[in-house]
Amino acid sequence: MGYAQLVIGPAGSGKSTYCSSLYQHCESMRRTVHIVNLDPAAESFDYPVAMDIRELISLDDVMEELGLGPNGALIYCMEHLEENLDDWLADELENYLDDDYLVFDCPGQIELFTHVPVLRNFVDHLKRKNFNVCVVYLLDSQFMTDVTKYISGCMASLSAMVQLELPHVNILSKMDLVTNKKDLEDYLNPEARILLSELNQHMAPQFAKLNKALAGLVDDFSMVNFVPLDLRKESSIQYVLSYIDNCIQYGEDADVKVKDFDPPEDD
Ligand SMILES: Nc1nc2c(ncn2[C@@H]2O[C@H](COP(=O)(O)OP(=O)(O)OP(=O)(O)O)[C@@H](O)[C@H]2O)c(=O)[nH]1
Ligand SMILES: [Mg+2]
Repeated sequence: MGYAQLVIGPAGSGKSTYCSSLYQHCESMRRTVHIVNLDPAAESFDYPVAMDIRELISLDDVMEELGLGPNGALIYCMEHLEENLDDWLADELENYLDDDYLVFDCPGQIELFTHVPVLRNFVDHLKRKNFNVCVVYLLDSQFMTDVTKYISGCMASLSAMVQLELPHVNILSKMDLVTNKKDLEDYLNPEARILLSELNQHMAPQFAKLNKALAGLVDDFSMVNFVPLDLRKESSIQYVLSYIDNCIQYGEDADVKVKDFDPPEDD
C-alpha cells in the first residue's frame, strides 16, 4: 500500500510552496516524503523532485511545435501524461510502492479538474497501483474576504470533489498574511443560515433563490470545512499533515505492527 496527496487549487494558491514546506517539515521529523512535479510549466523548485513530468514532455516544445498558447499547451501536456499512464508513470512508480508517501504538485489551471478527465484518470491509475489518495485543495486565505468569494472558492473545490471522488481536505493557505483572524473565523465553519443572510445582503433581491440553493449546497456537502495553514508554524504544518494522514489511513498499519510485536500473553 502506498500513500499519496494530490495537491491542487487555483493558480498561485501556494501549492508548490506547501509542497516544499511539507518536505522540509518531514525531513526534520525524519520522515520520508517524495514530491512529484506534475506541472510542465514549472521552472524551479525548492524541493528535491522525485519524479518530473518535464522529463516526459516539455511545455516550451509543445508551444513551439504546435503553435499553442500556454494554457492550451498545458492541457496538451496533461493529455499526453494521460496517454502515458501505463508507460511513463507506471515505470516511474516502480521505484515507489510499498509504504511510500508521494505528494503530487499539480498545475493551477482549474480546467484540469473541471473540464478534462486527466486528473481523474491519473488518480484511478494510482488507486489501481494500490495507493491511498487524498485531494489537498488549497485556497488562498487572501481571497476569503467576503462571502461571495468564499462561495466561489467552495464551488471550485466542490467541482474537484465531485470529479475526483476522493477523500478531500480543504486548506486555507497563506494564513501568515491574515491580520484579522476574526474575519476568517466566520468562514472556517460557517452556518448555512449566516452564509445566506450575508449573501442576500451582498446581492440584488432577484438572487435570493439562487443564494438559498448555494448556501444549502455548501451545507449539504459539508464543504464548509477549511483547515487553516500557517507555514511559519511547524505546529500548523504538523496539524495539516496529521489531518491528511488520517484521511488516507497513513500510520494505521504501523499501529497494527506495533501491536503485533506485543509480547504474547501467557495462557
Ligand atoms: N506570505 C505567504 N506567501 C505565500 C505562501 N505560500 C505561497 N506564497 C506565495 O504565493 C505565490 C505563489 O506560490 P506558489 O507556491 O508558487 O503557488 P502555486 O499554487 O504553486 O502556483 P502555480 O503552480 O502557479 O499554480 C508565491 O509568490 C509564494 O511566495 C504563504 O504561506 N505565505
Ligand atoms: Mg506551483
